[in-house]
Amino acid sequence: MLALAYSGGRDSSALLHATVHAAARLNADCGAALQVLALHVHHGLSTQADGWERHCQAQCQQWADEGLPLSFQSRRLTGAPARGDSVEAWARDGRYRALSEMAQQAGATLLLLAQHRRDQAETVLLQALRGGGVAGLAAMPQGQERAGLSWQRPWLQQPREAIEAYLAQHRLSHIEDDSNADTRYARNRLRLQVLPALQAAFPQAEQALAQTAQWAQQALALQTEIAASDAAAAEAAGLWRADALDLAALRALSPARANNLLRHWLELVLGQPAPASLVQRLLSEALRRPRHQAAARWPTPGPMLELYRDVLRPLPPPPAASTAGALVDAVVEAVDFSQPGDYRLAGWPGVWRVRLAMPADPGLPADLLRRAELRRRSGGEQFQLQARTPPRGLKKCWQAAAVPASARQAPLLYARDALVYVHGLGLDARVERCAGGLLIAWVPDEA
Ligand SMILES: Nc1ncnc2c1ncn2[C@@H]1O[C@H](COP(=O)(O)OP(=O)(O)OP(=O)(O)O)[C@@H](O)[C@H]1O
Repeated sequence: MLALAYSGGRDSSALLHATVHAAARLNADCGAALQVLALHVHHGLSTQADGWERHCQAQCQQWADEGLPLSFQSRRLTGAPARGDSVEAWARDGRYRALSEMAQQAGATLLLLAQHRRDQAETVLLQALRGGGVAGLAAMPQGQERAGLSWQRPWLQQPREAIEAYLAQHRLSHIEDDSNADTRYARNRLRLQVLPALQAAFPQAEQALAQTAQWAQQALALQTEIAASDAAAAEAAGLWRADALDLAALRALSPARANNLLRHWLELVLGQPAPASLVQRLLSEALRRPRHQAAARWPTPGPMLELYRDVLRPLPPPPAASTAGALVDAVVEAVDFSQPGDYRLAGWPGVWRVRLAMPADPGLPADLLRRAELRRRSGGEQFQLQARTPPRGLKKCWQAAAVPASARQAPLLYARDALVYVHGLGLDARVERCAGGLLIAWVPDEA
């Protein structure tokens, strides 16, 4: 059984036609019994999605009736992207999960996807425009093993024109997704507004960008090999464990290798690639921190990291928070303060008070507080007390405002990686505000 991801669009329609005919030829010529299973995912996002699903099913039925070895299955995604999340990323994750489950349930070990060279060129450019690193520029692999399933993109080196010609030659029908014209999506903007100009000025652009992806894939493989070998050496020296990294392992390496090894360890700890800002902070703050200094902590998308005596460790999640009628994330340091209320979080001796400002008064945008973070002071923070004064070290600001030492233990509130609020000082002058937004304050428990 061979599975194929079939959206009903031009590329997967062409690939399905080519695959099912190749399977029929193999069955006839070699006595094989190869079956193709077309898998469709209904994202539930477009009003047209029911029609697309019906089109895919009808097309497969027609080809099966003609005697081709083909069957069809579809699945509807449930839920919806959370507010503020990327619709594209939500749809992609759900689609890959659904495809993987359907293929495995059917006993398929091979799953074909129909991306081609222009898709690859777009991905490279999008990654470059986001400032992506080698892993981003490596774009889509031709093939990849995931959870017992081989995902393959047989047409990744094919130009789109070849697929157009195939469709025309076989007079294949396909659906048009109207969202492909929606330039709110970055990929569509690139495809509709940028690539035509780029191709006109540099006719080899698509090929060259796809070639860049291949170079980046090689560089990525090298990075991974070097990280594995450096990790093995560090482990042999007692400096590396899955739950502890002695920074001596990094100090022994060149800056580029130290960066590579740290990212490797963080990916194991976080279960996902580490944000570049975290890697940079750790390299500039943790590596420079004298061994005898008190412990320091860094928030991450996963567990909090703590550095103590030159050893970096992920901290276990804090115990479940006691709440005062407010929503609390299990990871205490990542919080949603976008709704008015009182928030008491485990491990912090006080309450966060969030209130609505009067309609004409300035407050913080709810969006800003939706993904706030609480951090302990780690040193080196800058704070701006007033507009038109330069930011200064937090300690200097506390001294200037005569904030007592006891008040300096309060958590620091961050959003979008910037310091927003400090107990005793209030809001940083640079923070965005809007009329009728939210007011926030830390109210410490009485001693
Ligand atoms: N709804 C879907 N159901 C099943 N597979 C899909 C779906 N959407 C995309 N795919 C698979 O992922 C590949 C890349 O997705 P992309 O969004 O670029 O495709 P598309 O423009 O919707 O359709 P096509 O690539 O067929 O023209 C598709 O070629 C197809 O193999």
